[in-house]
Amino acid sequence: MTNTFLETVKGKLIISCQALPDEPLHSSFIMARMARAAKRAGAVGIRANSVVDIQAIQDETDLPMIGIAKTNYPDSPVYITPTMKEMRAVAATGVEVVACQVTGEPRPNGEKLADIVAQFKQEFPDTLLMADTDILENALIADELGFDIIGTTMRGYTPKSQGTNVADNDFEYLKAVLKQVKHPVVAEGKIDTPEKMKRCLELGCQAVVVGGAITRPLEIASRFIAAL
Ligand SMILES: CC(=O)N[C@H](C=O)[C@@H](O)[C@H](O)[C@H](O)COP(=O)(O)O
Repeated sequence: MTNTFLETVKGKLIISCQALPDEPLHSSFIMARMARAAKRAGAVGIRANSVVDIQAIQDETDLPMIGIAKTNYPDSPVYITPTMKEMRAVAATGVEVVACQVTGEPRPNGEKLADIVAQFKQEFPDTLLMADTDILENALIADELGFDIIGTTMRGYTPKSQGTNVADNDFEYLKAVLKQVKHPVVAEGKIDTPEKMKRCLELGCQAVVVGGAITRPLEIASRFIAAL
């Protein structure tokens, strides 16, 4: 089976439909309806968290997906699909891409990223791997390890990238990543306007993932309230 994800999403928008248990819209039903809206608007892919949400969205749309499983462990700050166990569970849903966090911090249970990548590629040769990175050093590590997609997802969310935003100085960071990695780059994280999305594509990203600015009403409403 050939995985056509990269060609399908090229130059286009992927919408992240996620709501954690403490968020107002936490519900697989609602996430599936978010995906329905995303598809109707013209999105070419969906990013989703948890096996149940992924399955509900698969029942609703035929769009290719980036799947993750956010899971907290007491011994590690890495939470996006952090161990082989979550990687397997997400891949088993049949998603086209499994994404996991690549931020340089120790993983739960002492698992090593290089081992996870090798194991995953052996078990799921048709599924693409996406790295959710925060700084250039980790983007380069992911690139070397053979991740198929380098994402900027964790930019601004880790101690080493705190206070930064992927859009700073006309996407200066994104430009550096694009220049230095071999694999396709997907811009993700705090891309909150159509103009920013277009700029990422102009700069050479394979695709853009937008989440909160489209699918998190609490976040959207709060921006309006903050302007009062
Ligand atoms: C840092 C982290 O945990 N990011 C998560 C990764 O899946 C999601 O909560 C984000 O919504 C997603 O990356 C899209 O980004 P934004 O919502 O900023 O457009």
